[in-house]
Amino acid sequence: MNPHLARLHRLAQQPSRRIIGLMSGTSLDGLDVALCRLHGHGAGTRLELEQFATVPYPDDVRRRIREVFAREQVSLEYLTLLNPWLGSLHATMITQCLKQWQVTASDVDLVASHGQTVYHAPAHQHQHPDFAGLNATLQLGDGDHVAVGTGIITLSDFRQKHIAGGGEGAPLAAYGDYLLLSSPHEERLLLNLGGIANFTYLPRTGQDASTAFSTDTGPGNTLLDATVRQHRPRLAYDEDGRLALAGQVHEGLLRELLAHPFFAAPLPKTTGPELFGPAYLQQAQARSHTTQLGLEDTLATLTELSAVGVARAARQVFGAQPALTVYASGGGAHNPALQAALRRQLPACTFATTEALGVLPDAKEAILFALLANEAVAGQPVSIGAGRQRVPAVSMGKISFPG
Ligand SMILES: Nc1ncnc2c1ncn2[C@@H]1O[C@H](COP(=O)(O)OP(=O)(O)OP(=O)(O)O)[C@@H](O)[C@H]1O
Ligand SMILES: CC(=O)N[C@H]1[C@@H]2OC[C@@H](O2)[C@@H](O)[C@@H]1O[C@H](C)C(=O)O
Repeated sequence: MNPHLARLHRLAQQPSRRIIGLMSGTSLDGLDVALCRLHGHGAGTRLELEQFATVPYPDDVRRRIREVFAREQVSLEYLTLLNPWLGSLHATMITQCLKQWQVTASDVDLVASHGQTVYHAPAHQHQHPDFAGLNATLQLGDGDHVAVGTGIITLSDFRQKHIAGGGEGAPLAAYGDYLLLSSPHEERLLLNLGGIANFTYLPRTGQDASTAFSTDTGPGNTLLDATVRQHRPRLAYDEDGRLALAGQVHEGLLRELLAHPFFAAPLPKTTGPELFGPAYLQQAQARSHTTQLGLEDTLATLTELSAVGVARAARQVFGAQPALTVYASGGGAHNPALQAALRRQLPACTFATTEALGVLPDAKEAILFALLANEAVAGQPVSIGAGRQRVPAVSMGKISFPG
């Protein structure tokens, strides 16, 4: 038997596994690396976060990813080169983290690598006549390169199975949230405020699990970051929402932004910067005659847009006045302007971060992939929503051996 297969077989039978979860999201701020100890699997999973770091992407890495990121047309040669290059880069970043944490690679059982989403094309968003109705998504950072570069068995490319099973390839958060954060005492809304905002609805454990699901709600930080970069090229984002807090929401621009059919579409749904990019903003500005609106007012309006997107989706699930505890995570949880807008839009909700549930908000997405890898190796196809349409019951992740 291939010794790696024998190792996997042993790993699957162990009471616990040490797994590195990786995520590099749409904000392109860096690679999130979460070293986790996972005990058990399925509903009995217990997770300890041993170490966490975000390894920042140098400007040159960001520049290379942006050559293809969310673009309809790119150089095929460039794309081909970027795939193994990113896999090797991620392997180097993991190795650096392990060195810093004084952990040897042989003491880690698995790497769970999300890769870098460069294009997300759910059927409702792409207009390609040759592929009507087809959901597709593309993550770069080849898993074989991660495995060989680290010496650790790697699972990668998690989203394809979700699509093959009838989903849109995202959000996958519901699976991890369900395994880790369901409570017998309260229904929960877990709100991730990354480049794109999404939430997971979790009914109380013991209630009908088939109502659990996650959905994107629209832009989180992506339009805010792009607008800040355009006006202040030296800034990566609006730190602590200071610029947005100094501005006023422009109702006309907000109305035009919200006129996009995405906001009225049924849940669950997914999206990305392919839709919520500069062209979307420019068109809404032209229609509302706000091309000259100042930076602060534009950011205040875009912040409100992110909050309204969340609130509209929440109302689709819970009715006119949702009254729940919302547990936020992701970079937007650090943005006071966005937090204030969410409180305005969802006045009956109580807001906390996932820290209150023992999950570091910045690490939550990287942890998700460690959970999915744990299920793929030691568990069952994760079944929430009883295989409901767009929430398929599948094992996710492709396995790469290091040799
Ligand atoms: N102190 C802060 N003030 C305002 N915004 C912040 C702050 N800290 C982080 N952010 C925002 O969070 C973003 C990074 O968020 P995060 O790391 O969750 O994104 P991501 O994982 O790339 O996104 P996605 O979940 O869409 O893949 C930054 O680009 C910025 O917009
Ligand atoms: C295609 C893709 O990479 N989508 C990401 C992105 O970032 C946030 C939101 O859009 C979410 O749908 C998803 O990531 C998280 C980890 C998810 O799948 O749950």
